[in-house]
Amino acid sequence: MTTHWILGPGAIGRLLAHSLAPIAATALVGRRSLPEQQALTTLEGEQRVQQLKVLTVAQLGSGTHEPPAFVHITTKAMAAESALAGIAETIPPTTPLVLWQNGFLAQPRITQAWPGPVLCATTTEGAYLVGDAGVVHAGRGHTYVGDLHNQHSDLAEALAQALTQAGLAATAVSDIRQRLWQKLAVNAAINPLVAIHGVRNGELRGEAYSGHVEAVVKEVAAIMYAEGIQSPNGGEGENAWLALVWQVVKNTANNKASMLQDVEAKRLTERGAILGPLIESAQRYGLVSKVLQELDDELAVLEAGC
Ligand SMILES: NC(=O)C1=CN([C@@H]2O[C@H](COP(=O)(O)OP(=O)(O)OC[C@H]3O[C@@H](n4cnc5c(N)ncnc54)[C@H](OP(=O)(O)O)[C@@H]3O)[C@@H](O)[C@H]2O)C=CC1
Ligand SMILES: CC(C)(CO)C(=O)C(=O)O
Repeated sequence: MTTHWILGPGAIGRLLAHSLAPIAATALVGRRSLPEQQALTTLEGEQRVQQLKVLTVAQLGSGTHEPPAFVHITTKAMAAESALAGIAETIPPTTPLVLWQNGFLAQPRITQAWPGPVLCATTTEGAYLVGDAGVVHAGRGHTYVGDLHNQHSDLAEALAQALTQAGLAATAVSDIRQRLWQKLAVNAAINPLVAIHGVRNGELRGEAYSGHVEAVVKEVAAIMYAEGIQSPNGGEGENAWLALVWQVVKNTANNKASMLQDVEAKRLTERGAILGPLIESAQRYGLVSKVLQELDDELAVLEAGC
């Protein structure tokens, strides 16, 4: 039976564990112990309680385990490399990894460093935690899976099939880098502003913020062009990016974006994975990133108060 280890028992990790457990051997691996009895609130509002196999990183190190077919890393972006380092000695170096992070920080680094296959997943599923024993599946989405160098299409296909069978619709793709950067562009236009101003996504449409959104998108669109990332929905340039951002703002108007949730909970944000690659790319291509840099500086100040 295919064995999935899920490293990082947070919102996405628990959603994955609940979904995969009925069809595959699944273990949820964290740095602290959690109850084995875990509840999922489904999209329909039903509560489903399951006994999940829950292990700590320390327990993995002290026991003998059948090597997993996949290790999913479901930590926040800035924790992915250290989380992997914590279990690297306990798995064969050929083990396929699946990176679920937003942004583009962990993906290139781990792809370069890990000897085995590294798949990246980008998902629009939505989930949030309720204490140590609960997760709410808050929004149905779609997951795309692929590897940065297009060398593991069979593995991506097998994973997409398993996820789909588990109830999380997924497709294997050959352009995962494009998709990761496109999502990053949208996250860069929305997340820092709502996190800094403490507003829900829909409020960005107001006079107080819409000009700032446009200024961010102007810089982001130029960076996307330099990076060779296709404009969304068959459109061209800045206007296409702006249209996509406003569409997502509209669709998620009532959302508290993940970065705002992190700021409110006094956690570090994923700014390094979202703004970081954009600012770095702008520097590499000699492009302006003044607005992005200012947002990054403001978030750094907020984080310093954590
Ligand atoms: N939630 C969502 O709807 C979506 C999330 N994403 C992306 O998925 C990723 C995960 O997000 P999300 O699930 O919301 O995050 P959470 O903060 O809910 O979960 C992160 C988990 O990682 C664990 N963790 C941190 N460090 C380690 C470590 N060294 N070893 C093992 N576990 C560790 C944390 O454990 P601890 O409790 O000990 O801190 C926590 O359980 C992010 O990149 C996010 O942007 C993408 C789309 C949607
Ligand atoms: C698209 C958006 C901004 C929706 O809230 C998101 O992905 C997030 O909150 O991180």
